Amino acid sequence: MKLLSAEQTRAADAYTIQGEGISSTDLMERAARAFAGWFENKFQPSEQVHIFCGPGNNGGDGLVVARLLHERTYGVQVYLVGEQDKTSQDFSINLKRLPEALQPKHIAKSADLPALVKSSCVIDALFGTGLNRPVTGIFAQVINMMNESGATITSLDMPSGLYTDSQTPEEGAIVQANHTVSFELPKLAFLLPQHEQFVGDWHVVPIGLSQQFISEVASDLYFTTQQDVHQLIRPRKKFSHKGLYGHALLLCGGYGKIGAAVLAARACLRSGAGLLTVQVPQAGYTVLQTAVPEAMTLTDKHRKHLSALPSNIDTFDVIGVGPGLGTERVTKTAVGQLLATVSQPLVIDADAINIVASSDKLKAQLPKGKVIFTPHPKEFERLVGKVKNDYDRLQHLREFCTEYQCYVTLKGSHTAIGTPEGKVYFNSTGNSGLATGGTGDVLTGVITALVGQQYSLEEACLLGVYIHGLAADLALSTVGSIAMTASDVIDHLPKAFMHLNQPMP
Ligand SMILES: NC(=O)C1=CN([C@@H]2O[C@H](COP(=O)(O)OP(=O)(O)OC[C@H]3O[C@@H](n4cnc5c(N)ncnc54)[C@H](O)[C@@H]3O)[C@@H](O)[C@H]2O)[C@@H](O)CC1
Ligand SMILES: [K+]
Repeated sequence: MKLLSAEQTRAADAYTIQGEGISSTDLMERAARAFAGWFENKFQPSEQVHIFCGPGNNGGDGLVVARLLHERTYGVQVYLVGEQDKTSQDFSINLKRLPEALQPKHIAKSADLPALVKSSCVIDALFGTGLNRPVTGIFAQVINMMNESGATITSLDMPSGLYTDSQTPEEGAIVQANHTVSFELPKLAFLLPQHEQFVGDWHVVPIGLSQQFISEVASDLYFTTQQDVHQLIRPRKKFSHKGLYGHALLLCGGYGKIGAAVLAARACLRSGAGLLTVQVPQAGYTVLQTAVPEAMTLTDKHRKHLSALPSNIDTFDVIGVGPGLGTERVTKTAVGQLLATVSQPLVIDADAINIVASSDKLKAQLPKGKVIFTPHPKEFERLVGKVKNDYDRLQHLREFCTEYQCYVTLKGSHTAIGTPEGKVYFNSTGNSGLATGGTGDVLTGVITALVGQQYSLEEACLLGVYIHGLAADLALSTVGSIAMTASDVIDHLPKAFMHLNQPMP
């Protein structure tokens, strides 16, 4: 699914209005109806609802929602914030349509601020995608009052004050919503960790924007849905043998971190690898053979660390490297050799990322179009330098991927996948249970297996990250997020693959 900028969303609105021959108030009615439908499922009519409306079409939506909720027997109080001489046309039309019983209150100065309490139910319709400067003055006072009240806030389309697709200046007030209900497509701002406190739980309701416009408009930002990955996954062939699904090599584990190799290996096998060889230091031999009997084990001549590549390295289809590796000098040399000599695709994680990050020479040796990095945000900063904020991080992600012609899965609550063409895909699965040691090793195993099965590197990233998150989501119902371990994620990979293999409803 594509993500649109605020400007593209406006264009989509206009295109839809023109294409369907409807008026902009008709589309506003549709949007408000979709919002009210969500709201009614969430909150009972016994709630008194406080709706704060700004001067533009977001406020106009708020007015329509007020009318609809009133019709459905909710107690509603409307507040019109700011001077009323600059309201949008659709706002004015819907103000006239407000039933007489709903006498709006005006808030133009601090003395007009109402007293909200913790149990209040608030709809924030101050600003949406039309916000074009930081929120100050009376609007900021209203926002601060809402935030401080502890009331349950549902933001309409956007948390007011938050920019849709660029960094919000620090001086602006921003609503801290419990829920944000947005139209048609998620907004980029929702997917960035720095906005969690503003956006709350977000939901998207369809309003019938032109699908033709959305499919034709140019955007290099995507949100990966189940439908997207469902189209990628390939069922196994009836007449298949293990040779068809790739022979993967994992170079993982160091003294005290052989478990990382075990996790990556188990995940790799649970993700369909035809054959798997794992090379570990001598200290890991018995562990690997016992914990993962399905994998072949090679031992390094070093007791504790990776120090050399296997002599038959050309026979493997894909190589995953990094989990638990350590950054000893011998290991750095081996990773350097790997980059300089191999022709297979590489999945580079953890300490192997740190090793690459520490040397411009190694970066320059990265084979083009053949590498997937799977960093967490700190490892990513080691690769690209310190970042200022989440937008800056995205910019670095794009630049790094295009400069080195590589793929990066930047792990986070909506893992962002960068491609050599500068596209970014945000993942839609996963939960806070993944914030525990070893889940990254699992992802390396999953992606390595998929590359071995001849998925393109882009497909392997999209599918791997999605499946990994889905396995964690399925694990929620059995172990919950607090107790979840990396092994639980592996144990739920089969269900996740089965889930994706079923026909879409
Ligand atoms: N365009 C359409 O046809 C549709 C628009 N929709 C709604 O319309 C919203 C966008 O409406 P608008 O483009 O009118 O924009 P907004 O309602 O988000 O805000 C624009 C208004 O606020 C003022 N403004 C912007 N930043 C300000 C600030 N910091 N302090 C004070 N005033 C500020 C602008 O001068 C303008 O008057 C969407 O978020 C959505 O809620 C929906 O009704 C769907 C259809
Ligand atoms: K809003």
